[in-house]
Amino acid sequence: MEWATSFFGRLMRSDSSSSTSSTPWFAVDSTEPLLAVVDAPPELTARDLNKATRSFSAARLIGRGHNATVYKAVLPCGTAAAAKVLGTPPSGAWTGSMCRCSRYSGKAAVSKKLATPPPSGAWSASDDAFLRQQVSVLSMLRHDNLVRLLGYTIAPDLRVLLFEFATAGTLHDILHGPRGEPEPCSSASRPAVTLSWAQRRQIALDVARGLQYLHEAAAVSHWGVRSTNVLLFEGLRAKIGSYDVFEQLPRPGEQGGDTLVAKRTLVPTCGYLPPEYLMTGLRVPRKADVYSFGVVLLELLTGRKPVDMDNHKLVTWAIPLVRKGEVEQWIDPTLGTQYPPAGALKLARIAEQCLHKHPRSRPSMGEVAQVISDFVRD
Ligand SMILES: Nc1ncnc2c1ncn2[C@@H]1O[C@H](COP(=O)(O)OP(=O)(O)OP(=O)(O)O)[C@@H](O)[C@H]1O
Repeated sequence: MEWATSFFGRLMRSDSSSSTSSTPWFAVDSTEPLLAVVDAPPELTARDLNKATRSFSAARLIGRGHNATVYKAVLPCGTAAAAKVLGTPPSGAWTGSMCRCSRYSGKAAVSKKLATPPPSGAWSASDDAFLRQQVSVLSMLRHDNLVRLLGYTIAPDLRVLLFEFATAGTLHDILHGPRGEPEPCSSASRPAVTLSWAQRRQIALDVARGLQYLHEAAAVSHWGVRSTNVLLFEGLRAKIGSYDVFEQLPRPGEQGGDTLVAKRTLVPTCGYLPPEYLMTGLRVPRKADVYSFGVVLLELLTGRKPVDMDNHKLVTWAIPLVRKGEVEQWIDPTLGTQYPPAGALKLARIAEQCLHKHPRSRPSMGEVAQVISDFVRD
């Protein structure tokens, strides 16, 4: 617990020292405190969780990520949640194909079953102790634009994190249609909803603020910023999911510096990886997030996937057009004429800066959030 306490101390210190703005950004638009001194989220028994997910039935399967399988859960209080299970899913629950709850109604939560098996495939007592520390850190991360941890289960054969349930799905699904196989480089499919200009701008701001909080208050990077990790709630307000602090934190006994350096290997996410990583393997964690955010911003503006079915990269296609300034050549055609060309160009220029080939030349997420926030208020 000493380790978690020192991490918490780092969080508390970082709020004032790392912000790039003279205005305390965290106090401006969030209804949440910077870091909540919170009641620990409840630990559910495996029995509770089986009940909440109908024994991880195929009908409750929401999707599968690189490290986890996610099921819809309904907590005893009636709240819907997403249960995230890392590692091997419960026996028989995963059939190998993507299933989705077609309609989520009522109060539900999402539970992520995080089994995080070490390379050996088995969980040791110290792995579980580490997971408990991670849960205590996650419970301290509170922001309007981060998906909140609602509970967890750590049982001998079941390790699950329960998160708020995103009632409107993911940004990827709304922009590009539900994911099929293969993922994430699948061919185009029809979007279910057309986002308005105002909604796109607000989503961009929400994601920027969530990342700013992670970088500046929590001193961690996300490492997996992409439209599948932008979760949408009531009113299409966005929160960032899959913020895996886990492998960025020092294990007990390890040296933890002031700046946490991600240890995990970047998963191959087509179209979102920065050039310095692709070309030399260089990792500049927060600036990699800024780059990935730039790609998400281009998705919002163009309605296109980061990599299309012919393997063309969105960045390579869009940036030269943005530089020419001819908005109608790259703006999402589903917007029709319902957007302000000057505003669209301004957002695209922010994306261009985020996508700068030199990591140091990319802005911080604090700067990005500030610019978009000023722009939303205009
Ligand atoms: N809180 C949530 N509410 C609703 N659905 C969710 C939630 N979290 C995840 N999902 C769904 O489950 C799927 C898998 O999520 P998960 O976070 O495990 O992986 P991912 O984001 O797709 O990829 P990665 O593991 O690389 O981050 C998501 O694509 C999304 O459809």
